[in-house]
Amino acid sequence: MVDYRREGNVAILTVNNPPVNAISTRVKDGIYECISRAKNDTKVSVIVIHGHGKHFIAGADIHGFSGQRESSKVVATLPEVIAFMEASNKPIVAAIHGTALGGGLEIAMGCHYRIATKSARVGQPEVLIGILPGAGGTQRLPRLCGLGPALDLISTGRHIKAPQALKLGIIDKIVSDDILKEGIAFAKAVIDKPLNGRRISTLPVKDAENAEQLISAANASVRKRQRGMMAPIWNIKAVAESIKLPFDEAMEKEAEYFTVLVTSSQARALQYAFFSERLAPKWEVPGVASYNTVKPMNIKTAAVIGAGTMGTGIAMALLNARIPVTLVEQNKQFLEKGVKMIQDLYAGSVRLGKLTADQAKYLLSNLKTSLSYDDLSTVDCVIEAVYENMALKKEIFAKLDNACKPSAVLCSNTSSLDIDEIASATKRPDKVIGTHFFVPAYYMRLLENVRGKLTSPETIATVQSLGVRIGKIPVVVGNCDSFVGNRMLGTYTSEAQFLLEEGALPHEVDSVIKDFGIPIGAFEVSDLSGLDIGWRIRKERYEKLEKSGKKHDPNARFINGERFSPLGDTLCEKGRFGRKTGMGWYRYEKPGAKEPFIDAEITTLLEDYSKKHNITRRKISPQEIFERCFYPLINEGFKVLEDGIATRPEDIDVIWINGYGWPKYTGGPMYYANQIGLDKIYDTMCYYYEQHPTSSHWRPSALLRDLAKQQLPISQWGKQVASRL
Ligand SMILES: CC/C=C\C=C\CC(=O)SCCNC(=O)CCNC(=O)[C@H](O)C(C)(C)COP(=O)(O)OP(=O)(O)OC[C@H]1O[C@@H](n2cnc3c(N)ncnc32)[C@H](O)[C@@H]1OP(=O)(O)O
Repeated sequence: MVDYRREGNVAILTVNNPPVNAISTRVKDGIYECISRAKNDTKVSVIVIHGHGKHFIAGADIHGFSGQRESSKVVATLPEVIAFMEASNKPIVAAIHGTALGGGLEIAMGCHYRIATKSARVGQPEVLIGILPGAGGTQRLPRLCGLGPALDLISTGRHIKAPQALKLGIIDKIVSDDILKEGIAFAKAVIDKPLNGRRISTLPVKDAENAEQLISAANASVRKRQRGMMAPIWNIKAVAESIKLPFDEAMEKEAEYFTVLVTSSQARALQYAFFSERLAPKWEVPGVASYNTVKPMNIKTAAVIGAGTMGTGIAMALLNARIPVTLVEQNKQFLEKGVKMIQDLYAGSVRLGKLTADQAKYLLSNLKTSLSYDDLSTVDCVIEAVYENMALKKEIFAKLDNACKPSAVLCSNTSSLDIDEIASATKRPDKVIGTHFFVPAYYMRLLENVRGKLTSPETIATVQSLGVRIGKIPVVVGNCDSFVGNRMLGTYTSEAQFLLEEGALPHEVDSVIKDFGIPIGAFEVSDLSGLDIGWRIRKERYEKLEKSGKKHDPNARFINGERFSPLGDTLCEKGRFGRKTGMGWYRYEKPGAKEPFIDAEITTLLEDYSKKHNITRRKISPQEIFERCFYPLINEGFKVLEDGIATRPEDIDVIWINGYGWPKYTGGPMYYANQIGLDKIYDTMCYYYEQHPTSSHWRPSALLRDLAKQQLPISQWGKQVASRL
């Protein structure tokens, strides 16, 4: 795990624990033993520590925090090992490449010098997995780079690149990519230099005079940006101890706060989410194929059909990954508008310093435009992103099938439509797949890849690997109405409206949702995306019903025996489309304004509506609002597993965290359900099903019922799921 060798008077310690040199107990022990050996070896004058493979050290082994720790051969803890390194009278140089994160940066700060390659990144990302730097990071970093930058890095968990780390004083020098050679050369040059001033624990904290202001600004930022998360608050509290207490006493506080966090349910949930996000690309269709049995096609060029918000966002996601894109529209004006949108967004990134002008120019140079499918004969992959209309999508896929080479993969960015029906318009249904992006597509990390009945494993592998390449978290799901995310969302939006019929007001429902940690309420989001979108889809459905001889009554509260709320339609008929018209479920100062206000007109409308339908309005408790919004959503997740639409609960959680703003610190709806207790969820579902028998989303899932009896950890649900498929 840690190799020791000597070159002249330089001892070289190589940490070798693939894939990221995480600090397992054996790595920690290995470092301690090798440092002891070097200290005792009279031929050694200086020590270099570096990492084998792609990283220096990416932090403690996260598996170890949930109790799967190996026993230790040496008594010293990681903070003690680092103190032992710092106390060494022989200089130690950390030679950093790849990343030095978490415990990795803490080890580097226990060294007397740090050098790094230009592309190396450093950071204290512990907060993102619900803990804090527990090996002196909260105390050494403010001494090294100042209180302000330390508070920022530790409370946000962000990584910074070597040039910025150099400016902040976290590293001493940027060197060439031959990191070991550079490390040895640097070490030889510092052999005789005194170590006074190089032991970070002995230094004063920089910017201590501004402590009060810096700490309250950090707390304010956390309250705004990381609402509901306990780790950022405790991280700031730990850093603040560096101002109040001597190093050793502050280290005791760090250890105390570390214990609070590492044993918290938020930390466990965040660590579950960390591994679930890394599991998602490793797709598996049970009994068919999986990521390690099929090779993806190499996508060298792509095309996007449709230059609206979605199409341009997808084009940018591809361009950002250096994939040349042809953007196709049927109308020159629309095409020009789309290109302008892309140019403006890149210009914005240049203004914000996220891209240089040259980088933006290069990315744009890979964008071609066309008004004809004839220009698509050589592309490897096409992503169609026109509006949701089956007839239109089928027409486009038939044309693409004729225009594209036989090996090209044809993707539809649909959020709900039947992939098999779209594929039926082509002679290559094996190469057709849904790629459901989320708005804005260049930013949102989720990609729901929807496999049809005939989609080939190679096509699945190809879009999964493309997803990773363009920086997304790709999740494979099956084909059904609205797939996984939107199917579960449907139960939540329906129930939110039923609550309005029975006595709640939009802001009361939204505040329960936001208090749980979802950043935006159900009615706020509906106003943001526009009520008219759902209305258009519903009107198509009413027309279809009418064609089949069933007259649609605009006041009907049931469709085919299923409870339905016509409230959304009523608002649209009044021109209340949401933010864009200055009124929806809320009122806005003017069309396009962002801040919602409670609208007395809506309160009256709801009261009149309830009276008209003989519903006695009542005060609905936050607890009932919570259960009615979230329990059917969770139950639908179990039905999704039962139907084989998702193959793993982790995938559902990844979808909700990354596509719908579900608070990551609760692990996602499936993990959260397990925390509440599946038996409790099941009993509550049964209770409400009795009260609301005309809402089938209250019918408890059979999988939920069976798992509720067994109380298994989520990692062991797989067998139950598989036995139903
Ligand atoms: C008393 C207590 C003392 C000290 C406490 C210290 C606290 C810590 O140090 S906590 C850990 C802090 N570090 C991190 O949070 C880093 C997490 N990792 C990453 O950010 C990334 O993995 C990366 C290092 C930037 C590399 O990214 P990428 O190249 O995209 O690869 P991934 O797919 O993310 O990861 C590859 C592979 O490695 C596994 N892995 C990564 N980091 C860890 C880790 N710290 N512990 C265990 N495993 C880790 C990851 O799960 C992947 O595994 P697969 O099996 O291949 O999916």
